Amino acid sequence: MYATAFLDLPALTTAGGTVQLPGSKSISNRVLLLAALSEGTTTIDDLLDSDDTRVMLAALRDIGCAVEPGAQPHSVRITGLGTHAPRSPARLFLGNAGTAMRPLTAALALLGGEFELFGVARMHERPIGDLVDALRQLGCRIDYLGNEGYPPLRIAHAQGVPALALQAPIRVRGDVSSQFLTALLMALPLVATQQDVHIEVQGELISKPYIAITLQLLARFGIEVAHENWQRFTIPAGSRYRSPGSIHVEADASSASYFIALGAIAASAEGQNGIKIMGLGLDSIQGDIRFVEAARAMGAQVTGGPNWLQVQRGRWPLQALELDCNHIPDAAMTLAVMALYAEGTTTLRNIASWRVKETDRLAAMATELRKLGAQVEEGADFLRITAPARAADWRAASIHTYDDHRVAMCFALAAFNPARLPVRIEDPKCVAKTFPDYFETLFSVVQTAPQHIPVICIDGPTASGKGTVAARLAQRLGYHFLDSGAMYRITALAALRSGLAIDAAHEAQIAALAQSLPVRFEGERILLGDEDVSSAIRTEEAGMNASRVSALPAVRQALVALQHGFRRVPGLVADGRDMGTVIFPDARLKVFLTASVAERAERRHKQLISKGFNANMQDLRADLEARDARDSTRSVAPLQPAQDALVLDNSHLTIEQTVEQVWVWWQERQPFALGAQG
Ligand SMILES: Nc1ncnc2c1ncn2[C@@H]1O[C@H](COP(=O)(O)OP(=O)(O)O)[C@@H](O)[C@H]1O
Ligand SMILES: Nc1ccn([C@H]2C[C@H](O)[C@@H](COP(=O)(O)OP(=O)(O)O)O2)c(=O)n1
Repeated sequence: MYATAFLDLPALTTAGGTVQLPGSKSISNRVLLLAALSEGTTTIDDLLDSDDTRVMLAALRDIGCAVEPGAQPHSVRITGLGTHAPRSPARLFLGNAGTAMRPLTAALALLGGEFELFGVARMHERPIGDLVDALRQLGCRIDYLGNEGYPPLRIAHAQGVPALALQAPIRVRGDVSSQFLTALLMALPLVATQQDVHIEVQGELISKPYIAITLQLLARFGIEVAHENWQRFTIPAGSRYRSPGSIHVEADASSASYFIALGAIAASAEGQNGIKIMGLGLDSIQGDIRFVEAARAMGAQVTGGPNWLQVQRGRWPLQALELDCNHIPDAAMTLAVMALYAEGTTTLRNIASWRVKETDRLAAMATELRKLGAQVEEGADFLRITAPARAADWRAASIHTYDDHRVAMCFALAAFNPARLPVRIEDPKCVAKTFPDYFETLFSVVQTAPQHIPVICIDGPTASGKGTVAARLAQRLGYHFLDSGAMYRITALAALRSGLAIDAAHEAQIAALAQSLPVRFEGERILLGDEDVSSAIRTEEAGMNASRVSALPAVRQALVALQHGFRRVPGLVADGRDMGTVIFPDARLKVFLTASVAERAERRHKQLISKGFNANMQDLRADLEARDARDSTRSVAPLQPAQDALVLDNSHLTIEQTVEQVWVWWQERQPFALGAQG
């Protein structure tokens, strides 16, 4: 997951490969609750691991269910309450998960006990009044602890559940959120023991496919609900939840929409047939699978089997669409971004429910699409989008994401813009709600020309702080990090271990060794073959040997391809001696970092002592000057600032001040409108 303040996506050109998607959020949280209400233990496979499922799991533990990890990585075992009462009193934090807040409110109200349900600030702005009204009709005592009609709320059944009015049909509004109906459908079987219980929907039911999922999953847990035209539902007398033993969660169809769109928008990478999506097929029970029809109408070529989909670009540019999106409210946001690549004007209708989701999605989408250069008309319940007329009309935008995972995910697709502009996604970690590794997954199947991938070079003499500053910048930007000095250090180590003296006589042999170094970088660890050499290469002696080996031209040449290989999406920060002069001459920012000899000797001394090495200031200073002299005077790629480098003497700066200066220089070079936070 990218926990950076923002993530800059470089312009992307092609895509191809296979993605495995995380489990569906809607199915995961429904199955968790149903398992918790059942008699017996349920093993749930391929459960989504995200913010919303985590709050649900924590709540289930709090009310007394046993939750254990299953045998597989994404599997969990839940032992349900069965006939036991939930543990109470309890205060349940439900984050911003509507799929936890609504059904838990209904189920706990009917189970008895005293509960407070609360969430993040946005959750307290998301309506729940219609559900509470329906439960109060039944006789439940539920109090609002903040604003009337919104969480947080208290279920005040410490003395047990009051007598319930189950004879008359329970009325609930269906035109604000289908989650209210889902909540009642999952809770009422708990009390439909002696008699049939009826629910009547008031107003047109939105998001019917989500109700269809609820009904299918109820059936898996032993409850057969009948309905008349989605307006009247009957839960039969004698209902009792029974665990199916084990159940598998399909991949999330809404998450799939980004990769279906990707296949439709991006030219296929060479040798690939577009994007293959594993974990769900055309026969999925999730309503958002019908996004496929909409994507096809815009031009996507989609085929599929029982557990996979394959998507390729078909018609190009895409074709504008006019669609009632009531059946695919979440995935329809992806259509809004596809409209940026379509000829004509796309109209998405019947999307008023967007206004009460994680944010007011209608307003958010309109604002952010306009930033990119699209013409957008925002209606009370529709959005009309016309793509930028020419490539030159696109704008480099910093996309605000409103703590809404779907805004972040769909706008990443704007990186395929024909103007080859980067796209900034603010607060990328908001994707954790449903798809924590979204950007990693996206990056695993997209490609672009190297010149689009930004590189920051930090060159300079030893102990100037290059490595420290480069690593911190890389972390702050979510970029890859290349410690090129490590390549020379490892080469020197490998040469000496092979019995090769580091001199011109062995240049060809050492170069051959360097070309096929079995080196791997795993986070902080550097592996040579199977051996962790992270410490062995950090001694002063290893530094001096590296300096010697780096003076051999054939060795330098042999390491070029390895270093170029680090230039990967989304970007790179590289530190060394010749990053800006030789390896990445087209880098957008080159910094030459330096400090006085006295200061650098002091830093190295402290660094070595703190690592438990012996160090003598006089010797260190002499070594440092010798190394500077060798690195600066060698025939190939000597240590010197690139012509276009910015020189930064940080003798009197702290690490933080140094990082800040480079950060400011980098932000000044970005095309995004001012005002983005870093
Ligand atoms: N601006 C600075 N002020 C003080 N100490 C610094 C500064 N920059 C780096 N250091 C410290 O100096 C030591 C050497 O830094 P390092 O990043 O290893 O340098 P290089 O990669 O240039 O050899 C580290 O212990 C680091 O914490
Ligand atoms: N891009 C690079 C990086 C390092 N080298 C050489 C020269 C240096 O003295 C050694 C060791 O580099 P390294 O950056 O690890 O050393 P310091 O951390 O600056 O002490 O490798 C190089 O020639 N070109």
